[in-house]
Amino acid sequence: MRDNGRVTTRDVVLLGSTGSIGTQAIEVAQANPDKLRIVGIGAQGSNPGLLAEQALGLGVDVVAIHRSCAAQELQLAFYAVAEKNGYSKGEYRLPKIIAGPTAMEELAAWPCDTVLNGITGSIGLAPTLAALKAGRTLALANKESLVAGGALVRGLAEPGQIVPVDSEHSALAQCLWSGKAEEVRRLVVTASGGPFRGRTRDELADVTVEQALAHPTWAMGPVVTINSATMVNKALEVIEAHELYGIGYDDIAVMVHPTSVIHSMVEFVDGSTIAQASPPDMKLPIALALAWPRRLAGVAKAVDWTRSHTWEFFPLDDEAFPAVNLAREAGRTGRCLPAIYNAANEECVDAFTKGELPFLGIVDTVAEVLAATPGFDEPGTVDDVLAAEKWARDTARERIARVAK
Ligand SMILES: NC(=O)C1=CN([C@@H]2O[C@H](COP(=O)(O)OP(=O)(O)OC[C@H]3O[C@@H](n4cnc5c(N)ncnc54)[C@H](OP(=O)(O)O)[C@@H]3O)[C@@H](O)[C@H]2O)C=CC1
Ligand SMILES: CC(=O)[C@@H](O)[C@H](O)COP(=O)(O)O
Ligand SMILES: [Mn+2]
Repeated sequence: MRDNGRVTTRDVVLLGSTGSIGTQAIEVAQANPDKLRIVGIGAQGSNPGLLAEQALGLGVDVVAIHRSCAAQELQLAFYAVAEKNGYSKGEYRLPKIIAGPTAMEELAAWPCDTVLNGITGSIGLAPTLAALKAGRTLALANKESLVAGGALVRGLAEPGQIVPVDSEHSALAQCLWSGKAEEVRRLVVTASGGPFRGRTRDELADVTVEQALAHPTWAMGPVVTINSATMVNKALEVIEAHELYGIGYDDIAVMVHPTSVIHSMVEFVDGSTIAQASPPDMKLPIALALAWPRRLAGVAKAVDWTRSHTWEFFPLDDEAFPAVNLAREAGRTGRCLPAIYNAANEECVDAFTKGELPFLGIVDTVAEVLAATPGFDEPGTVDDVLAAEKWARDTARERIARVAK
C-alpha cells in the first residue's frame, strides 16, 4: 500500500484479467487511479493479444499465463501492441513473464495488497490458497475454489482476509455489516431464474447452447452463464454462502427475483430483513471488494427512485431445477462431495457446449456421479481434493460418452 499524500493506493494483482470479471476490474481501477494500481495480471493464455494490450496499457510489473506454449505468442504480442500503439523504445517497459501450470500461484503471491481471483473453475483453488498463504487480501470471484476446497480455504484465511466479489455474497456482506452473527436468522440468496425461468422439466429437453447463453440480466463468461441456466450457479452460491458465513444449509434460502436488483438479503432474529439493491452491474461488487471496506464514488448507477417499479420474488421450482437441493445435500454430507459436484458439472458444461450432452443431461449426470461416489474422506490437503475431482471428472466423462454414442 503506498501513501499518495492523503489517498492510499492499493496494489492489485488480477487473476483472469481477460475475462468478464477481469476486464471490468480493469475499468474500475482505471477510473480510480489514485486508489487502485494493477501491478500484475494473469490468464490462461487463450488471448495473448488482449493480455499484452492490458499489460502495456496498465504498465504492470508481471504477466502470468497458465499455458506455457503461449509464452512466445505473448512476447510477440508485446511487440505487436507496442508497434500498433506507436510506442517507441524506452516509452514502455516489458513486464516479467511467468508461464506454466503453477504461474497463477506464483502471481497470487506477488507483492501486492489485494489479489482478485477472477479465474473460472476449480483450477482457481491453488491460486486462492497461494494468495491467502502470502497474506494478501483475497477479492474472490472464483466461487469454485470455495466450493471445491472450503475447509482448506477457511483453514488458511484470517478473519476478513476474503472479501466476496460474487454479487449475492457481496450483498450478504453488506447486509451483515452492522449485525451480530448470533442475530442472523437466515440468508436469502436471490436468483434471476436464468433464461428458462418458468419452464417445466419437459420444456427444458431441447434447449440449445445459444438459448442457454442468453442470460436475461447479466453479461458474463460462458461457464457461469450456462450454470445460471441450470441453476448450478445458485447451487454453488449456496455452498459459497455456507463457507463464507458459517450459516447452516437449512437456513440459506433461494428466491427467484427475475430483475436481479435485490442481490440477496439477511433475515434477523427480530423479524427484520435487510436487502442490498442496485441495478445489475458487477462493477459495484468488484469495486467494493477492491476498496473494501470503503465505497468508491460513481462506480455504478443506483436504483432510479423517480419512477415506479416492482420487485417480484418467486420460490424456486425444485422439480424443474433440482441443482440447488442436490448441492445442499452434497454440502451437508461434505467428504469431498461439493468438489465432486463442481468437477462433474465442469465436465458436463463443457460437453453440453460441444453438443455432446443435452441440457438436462448436465444436472442429471452430476446427480448420477454424486450417487456413485465411493466415499471419500473429508479433504485434508489439496491432493485429496484433486483425487476426488479426478474421480468425478473421469466418471462424468464415462457417462457423457455413453450418452454421446
Ligand atoms: N462474470 C461475472 O459477472 C461473474 C463471475 N463470477 C465468477 O467469476 C469467475 C470468472 O468468471 P468470468 O469472468 O465470467 O469468466 P470468463 O470466462 O469471462 O473469464 C475467465 C478468465 O479466467 C481465465 N482462466 C481460465 N482458466 C485459467 C487457468 N487455468 N489459469 C489462469 N487463468 C485462467 C481466462 O483466461 P483466458 O482468457 O486466457 O482463457 C479468463 O481470463 C467464475 O468463477 C465465475 O463464476 C461471479 C459472479 C459474477
Ligand atoms: C452476477 C453474479 O453474481 C452471477 O453469479 C449471477 O448471480 C448470475 O445470475 P443468476 O442469478 O441467474 O445465477
Ligand atoms: Mn452470483
